[in-house]
Amino acid sequence: MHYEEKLPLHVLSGFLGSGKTTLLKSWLAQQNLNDIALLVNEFGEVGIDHHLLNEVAPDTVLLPSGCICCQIRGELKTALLDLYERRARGLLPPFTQVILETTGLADPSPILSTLLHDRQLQHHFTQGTLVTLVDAEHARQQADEQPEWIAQVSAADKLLLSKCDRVSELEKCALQQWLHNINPMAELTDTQHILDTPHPLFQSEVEHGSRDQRFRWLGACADDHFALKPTAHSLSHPPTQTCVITLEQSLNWPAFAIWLSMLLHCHGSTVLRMKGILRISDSRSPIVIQGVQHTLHPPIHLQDWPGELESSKLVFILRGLEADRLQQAFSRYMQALQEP
Ligand SMILES: Nc1nc2c(ncn2[C@@H]2O[C@H](COP(=O)(O)OP(=O)(O)OP(=O)(O)O)[C@@H](O)[C@H]2O)c(=O)[nH]1
Repeated sequence: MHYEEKLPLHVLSGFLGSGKTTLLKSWLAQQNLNDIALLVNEFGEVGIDHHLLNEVAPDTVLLPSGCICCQIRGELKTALLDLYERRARGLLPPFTQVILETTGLADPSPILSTLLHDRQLQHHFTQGTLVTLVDAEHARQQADEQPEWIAQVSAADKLLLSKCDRVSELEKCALQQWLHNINPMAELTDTQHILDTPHPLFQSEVEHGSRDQRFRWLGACADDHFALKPTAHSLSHPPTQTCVITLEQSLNWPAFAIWLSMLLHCHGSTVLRMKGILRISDSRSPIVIQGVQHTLHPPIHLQDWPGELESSKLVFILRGLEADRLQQAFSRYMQALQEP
């Protein structure tokens, strides 16, 4: 590729915990990494995903914390121009495409409009594929409760169902039909299929006119399906809080797992997402834990502490539960553990 050619910017979207980082990690492991630059935007103040992705893509750029669709669009522009310049100066491999993993609360439409309407960006980048992951286990609930979900699904060029192993074949088929009704223009497949076949995840050329057609179609009939009408402008996010807990001491994993399971069992509808990297008793290496609403996923053992992190960190993204209340509940639990 000549340096004057525009680079496609692909966007990987999907609600909190839908499996974006998991898919990227497996998919990147199969790719020629010199070809790809990766930008990651996380919602909480502590980025954990980029540590996980660094194993497969060491040049991953972590954007500043904040929602990319409404707070840090300027930072996205700076990061993209910086990537382009470092590539041109030979400081980065001559990648030919950029992938942006958005936060699970981002509305992708304003991100694309940033790209399409900015003169400097227009000069170097072009619109790639917008892929949205849909968590098969939580899709219906998220569609009912989270306005970002419909914005992400309706803007997609490609919809990927994740976590199909957690629903029946019948449910999967019904979900596919339902998603097709919501966004009939999007190609529909599942994450396993992407990993099992040489099928490209992102295409450089989005089918001509497809996005315009889709927005027209959505304008006409989205109201029939949902109370929220997706628009090409930023939606207002319902109040969302992040609770970050940092701990120097090791945790007793079985006891902590019980507390966490109880928390998600009782408050899973308000704890949209939980991620953590923990120092646990009897182990030198940390574990990564992940929760999505009521579901606590199996912990992953890392070989070593990634990057500059050394102490345990837990990040909760909350909607309808005060961060202070959660912090207090955690302190009470820690106190109870220390009492004889
Ligand atoms: N059973 C199952 N679990 C999955 C699948 N995909 C992802 N997960 C799990 O779901 C949890 C969340 O996955 P992530 O890849 O971190 O999700 P994400 O979309 O990057 O999350 P955010 O960055 O918070 O929005 C992790 O514990 C994954 O192991 C899947 O296909 N099946």
